[in-house]
Amino acid sequence: MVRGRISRLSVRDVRFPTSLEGHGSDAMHTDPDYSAAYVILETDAEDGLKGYGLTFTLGKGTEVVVCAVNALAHHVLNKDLRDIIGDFRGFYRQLTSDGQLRWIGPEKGVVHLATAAVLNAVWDLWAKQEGKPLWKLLVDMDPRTLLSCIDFRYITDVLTEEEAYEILQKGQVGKKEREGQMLMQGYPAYTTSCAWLGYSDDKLRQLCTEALKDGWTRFKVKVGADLQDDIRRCRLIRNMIGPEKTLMMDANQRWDVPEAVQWMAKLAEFKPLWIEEPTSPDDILGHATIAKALVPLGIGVATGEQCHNRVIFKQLLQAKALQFLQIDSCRLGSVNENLSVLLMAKKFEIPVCPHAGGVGLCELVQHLIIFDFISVSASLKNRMCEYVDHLHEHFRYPVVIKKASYMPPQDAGYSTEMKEESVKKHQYPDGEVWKKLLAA
Ligand SMILES: C[C@H](O)[C@@H](O)[C@@H](O)[C@H](O)C(=O)O
Ligand SMILES: [Mg+2]
Repeated sequence: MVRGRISRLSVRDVRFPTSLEGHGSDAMHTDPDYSAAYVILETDAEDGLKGYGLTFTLGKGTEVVVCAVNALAHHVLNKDLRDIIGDFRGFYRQLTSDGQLRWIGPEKGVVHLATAAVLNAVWDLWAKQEGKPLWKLLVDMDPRTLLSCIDFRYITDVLTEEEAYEILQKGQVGKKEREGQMLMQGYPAYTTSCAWLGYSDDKLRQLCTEALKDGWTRFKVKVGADLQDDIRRCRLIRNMIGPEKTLMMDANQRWDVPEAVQWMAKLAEFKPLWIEEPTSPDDILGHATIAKALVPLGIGVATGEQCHNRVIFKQLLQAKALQFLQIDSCRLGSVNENLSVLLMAKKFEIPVCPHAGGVGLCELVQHLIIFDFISVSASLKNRMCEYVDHLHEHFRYPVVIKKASYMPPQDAGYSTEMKEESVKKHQYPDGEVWKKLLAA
């Protein structure tokens, strides 16, 4: 049983200087410092358990999100955890419907990132109090309770609560076996870490060699800034991995719609499974046009890391604008909104391949996709979860990868907790790391 009144919310601006070595760089984010607005919830319960939550940001963006978290704090403070969870749908609505803050959203941008950080901390706390890793909390939850966490407003035209219930009921069949399968084999992953846009060819070669040795079979390469560079890099990586292994490409919103189609026609010879974020994340019909044009080339469209909310995902699905749906644990309104997207994807039979390129995103999203396999999709066909090999050492419960698969976390919670030492060192601007960098 959950317990305690939320007695304190603190939020910190934590940044890692990843841009110094080009980690995480792409055609639009050339100098990303992987960062997080990091929330800690404390309660008055005697167990002393805390809830940790974060949302992923880049550098300076963090200070804006930190402000938004503080602006939302009064919704959480002094609330009884039982009341939050007892009406989680209502609480989600309360946060996303704040009469003054929703004007700068609604359910998008900075306020929504802040909502995610706060709610991720609530879910972490809930799972910790139940003594279960989050994926297991979700897997064991009865379908009605699960659905009571979801705000169905704006999506009932494609998914009603009753339909969602049926999906979850069907998902009960074979659940035990699938859980066993996850515990034995883990959830298949792909790596993005070899081919960030700012990496030299030598570095790409070296990282690719290592990844192949470690058993990786699926690779993503950044494209979109310069066609000749893309051709050279894609050739290099395709030659290294051979014709059988899987290659994905990611343009991070660099192109106009016709440009995306023309550019991909030039890269088609390297046989990518998908092109990710070919154009603006808001351009649903543009994605549909690109998706249609790329069918003859055998290339799918993937998107989602910058999809504001369930409404955009709904329309992408309705418009047949994507073949691979990329949920994000920190962009959408936490587990609550991600659940609704997993269920819609199931209805439309579109595989979910989560986004995880950022600090902490692997730690969080593994829970959602493992739950998805056990209780919703029941399939691994065309499915894999992104993995990036950065900054896991700063987490108290870092991901465990075996044979290029995510092994289900065993510790209670949402794997969101960072090491206090790391937070202290990387806090902006007073942490040791930043003091040194700023002085230089
Ligand atoms: C700035 C970030 O590293 C992005 O490039 C990253 O999230 C990327 O789009 C991805 O798909 O992993
Ligand atoms: Mg991407």
